[in-house]
Amino acid sequence: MNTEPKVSIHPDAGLLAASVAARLLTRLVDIQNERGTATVVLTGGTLGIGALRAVAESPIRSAVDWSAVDFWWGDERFLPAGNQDRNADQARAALLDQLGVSDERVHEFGSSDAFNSQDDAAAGYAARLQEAARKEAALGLELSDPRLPRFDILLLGVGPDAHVASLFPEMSGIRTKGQTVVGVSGAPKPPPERVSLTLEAINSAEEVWLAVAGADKAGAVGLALAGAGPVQVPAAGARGRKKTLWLIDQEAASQLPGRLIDNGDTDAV
Ligand SMILES: O=C1O[C@H](COP(=O)(O)O)[C@@H](O)[C@H](O)[C@H]1O
Repeated sequence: MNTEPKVSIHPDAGLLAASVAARLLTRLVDIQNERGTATVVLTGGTLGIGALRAVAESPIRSAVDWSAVDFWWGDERFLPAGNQDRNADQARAALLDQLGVSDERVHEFGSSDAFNSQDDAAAGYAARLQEAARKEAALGLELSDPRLPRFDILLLGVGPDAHVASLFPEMSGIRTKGQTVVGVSGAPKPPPERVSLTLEAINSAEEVWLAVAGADKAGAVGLALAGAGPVQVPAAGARGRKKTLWLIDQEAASQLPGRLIDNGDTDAV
């Protein structure tokens, strides 16, 4: 059963990034206390990478046992390894390289020099996810989707057009059924070739956190939280099984539907 969104509003983008980092660290500690390891699905984008920088700078970052965290990605730009526009390369520079995490736990999408096409890279990632799920099931972990490992926290940014991961309005991966990963071509935001979890895969996560800042995102946030359809407004369709948390700044909150502000589902930090 997927959850109704909760909204938490922050004064500005800098405080929002710090808050996402603090929440992430706290949740990872709690999850590791419960089950020993934790899995986080990372996002690219301004706030997604800003939050990782804030984790790197946090004095409480050593409270997490980073050797027992698995990192996956919600999407990737289909570019050669080492390209600074790749979400994984940005995440490594912002945080992962400082943690000394073993490569076995860092599950990047395949790059364009390793795969012939974004569709091949998507198939490769789906196989990797399936293999991780098989191992977790063998250890007795209950999975919400047998094709996917347990995603404890899945982070998403939101574009001004309401895209999440690389699921753009009216494009592949939103309605797709029976596939966990899709290759994307013709994306309106460069680069046009990308790889993305499908909405179905995103929604297998226990908790989905959407982190969004800026006035240019206010329309997308407003529509998503007003209950727009996911085909036109992909962010509207992202839901965690146990929690859906919108972490936004004042500017991004400027077109929130009044009913959300009045009904106690919104907190101002
Ligand atoms: O290209 C992408 O864009 C979105 C949003 O990025 P932002 O800079 O507008 O915040 C991001 O969530 C996604 O991972 C990325 O590939």
